[in-house]
Amino acid sequence: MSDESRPSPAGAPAGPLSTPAQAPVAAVIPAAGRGVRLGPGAPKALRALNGTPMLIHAVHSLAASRHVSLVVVVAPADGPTEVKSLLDAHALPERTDFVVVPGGESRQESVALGLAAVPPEYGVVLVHDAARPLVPVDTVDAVIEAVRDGAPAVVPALPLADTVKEVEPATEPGAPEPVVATPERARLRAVQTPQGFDRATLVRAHETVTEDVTDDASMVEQLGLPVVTVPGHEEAFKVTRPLDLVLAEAVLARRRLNDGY
Ligand SMILES: Nc1ccn([C@@H]2O[C@H](COP(=O)(O)OP(=O)(O)OP(=O)(O)O)[C@@H](O)[C@H]2O)c(=O)n1
Ligand SMILES: C[C@](O)(CO)[C@H](O)COP(=O)(O)O
Repeated sequence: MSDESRPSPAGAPAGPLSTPAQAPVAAVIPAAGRGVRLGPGAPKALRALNGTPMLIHAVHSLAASRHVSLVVVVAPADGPTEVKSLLDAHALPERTDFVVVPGGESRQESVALGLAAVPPEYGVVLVHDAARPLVPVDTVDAVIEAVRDGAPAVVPALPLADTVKEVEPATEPGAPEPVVATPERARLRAVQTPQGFDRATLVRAHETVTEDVTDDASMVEQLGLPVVTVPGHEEAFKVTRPLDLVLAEAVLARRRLNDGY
């Protein structure tokens, strides 16, 4: 376990548990990206939403689940000390331990580094983007329940609002792109995080799949194992572009009005 952890892991279980239904849950939160699409500024995970870093919102959203007893934060490579200070300043529930490790060049590499810091006692591992700071706890719990019920990989997903076209990508930005197909929209889903896994399956996926992927579940698909969806939530959207910051602030303002969040 990293030096950047609390001295004694409050939530760590004593040893392996026999049934998946009881398996302790760890959350790996990759937060080491730059946020290029968000524009110039601090690393995306450290940008403030309503005065609090996005990463802290994301960590608290996962720790809101009473099933999550360990959070592994994958910090920007030069940022573990700053991230540890932030976590110390924004207390997690007593039941939740945390560890901070430095990230890698890609999301995939960062997740692998976080996963390596999860002790083997944790039979269920969630992977959650720091860039999805507002995921509701009911979504987190639905993913955990499906993994504990025996699914090796679970993704929260939503139907699409737009029609999607497959194109022949242009060689220069902005050039017209020939459309090659229109997949049947009713069969498509936009997938979110947290994605939940049986730990051994996720470890095997990261050991086996070497090509670039955009999410962890697709690595499990490549192993030939089943991946299932549970309903996602519109507030679990990913903060990617500047307009997403406006939306996130608006969601927080509505939560403050509705329930004093
Ligand atoms: N080397 C990387 C790249 C991404 N991430 C994390 O993966 C999540 C999803 O990535 P994305 O939204 O693409 O974040 P960025 O890579 O920061 O964004 P951009 O592509 O615009 O730079 C984010 O929480 C991000 O911090 C990471 O931990 N390590
Ligand atoms: C994992 C993910 O959030 C699922 O939708 C998404 O694929 C991450 O993509 P990004 O380009 O790294 O943000």
